[in-house]
Amino acid sequence: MSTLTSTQTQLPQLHLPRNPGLPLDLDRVARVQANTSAIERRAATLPGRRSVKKDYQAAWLLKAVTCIDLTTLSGDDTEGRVRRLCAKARQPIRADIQDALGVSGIQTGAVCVYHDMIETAVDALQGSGIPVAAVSTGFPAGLSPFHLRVAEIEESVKAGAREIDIVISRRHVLTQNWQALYDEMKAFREACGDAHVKAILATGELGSLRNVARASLICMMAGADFIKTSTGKESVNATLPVSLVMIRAIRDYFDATGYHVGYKPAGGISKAKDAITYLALMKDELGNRWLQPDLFRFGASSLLNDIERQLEHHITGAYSASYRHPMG
Ligand SMILES: O=C[C@H](O)COP(=O)(O)O
Repeated sequence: MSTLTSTQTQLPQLHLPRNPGLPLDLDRVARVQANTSAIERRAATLPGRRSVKKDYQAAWLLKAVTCIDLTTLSGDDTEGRVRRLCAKARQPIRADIQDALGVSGIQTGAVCVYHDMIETAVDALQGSGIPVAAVSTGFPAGLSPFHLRVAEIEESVKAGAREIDIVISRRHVLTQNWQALYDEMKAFREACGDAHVKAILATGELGSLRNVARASLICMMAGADFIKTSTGKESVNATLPVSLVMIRAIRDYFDATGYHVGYKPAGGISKAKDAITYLALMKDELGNRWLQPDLFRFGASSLLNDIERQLEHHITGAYSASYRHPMG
């Protein structure tokens, strides 16, 4: 087990230069296509492709934990709930389970909250090194006045968020107004300063996989550090076909520029086996470097619960009731 965990969960995380973006190239955008039926056929084969068992499965699940943006985005969030979530982010897997697996110091990738909860989360995570991510720009619809969306980013950075999850204007994609999408994303990136920016495409509202591919490229050209599928509030959130399209857009961008852009599937990912499918997809399409939390995150509010149950089952042979794992 210790060999597995050292290779699977603790690969060296070398500092990568940020994606600076590129000038908008509309010809290149127009050349981007997506073969929907081929993508859907390939995505349908993904869940069964890798069957990892026993120690290997536990190692993949620990890796998944380190890549979770542990999230609470509810209208009834309280400081108490955010503090409990942060305690869970510091120690996502019970100490006795970590001991039995021969690992220590496992933490989640980040904690993701609304603006008003940033200061509480920063305080609760002090000393842990875990960054606070804030959803921004009028999340989830992104339809508030532009200057307020930019100001919201600036306020969140001032409050201590080190990562900003912005939402794009879906209408710019639906009307093929690529210049407007590029300008908006570039302004958001500038407002973030040193904080990393994740561009939420809200793929369930973009109409086609071709639009997803084109919006992914535009956001990367405008300097996105990550591209993210969904807010978790659309009726369709992260899916495997959409992930395939976005991951391949990241690969094409890397091949063309040498810059690494991260990927964050979000919304509705709540099962340990789905987490393994996503990790395997990243490994197959982008390689091991994209299995590190600086390039891959799950946006998830309840995935950790199932992973902890599966790890407990791995150790004890029995499943605990999910109410024993109330946060995450
Ligand atoms: O970005 C994170 C999502 O809002 C979380 O969605 P979820 O509650 O379906 O896991």
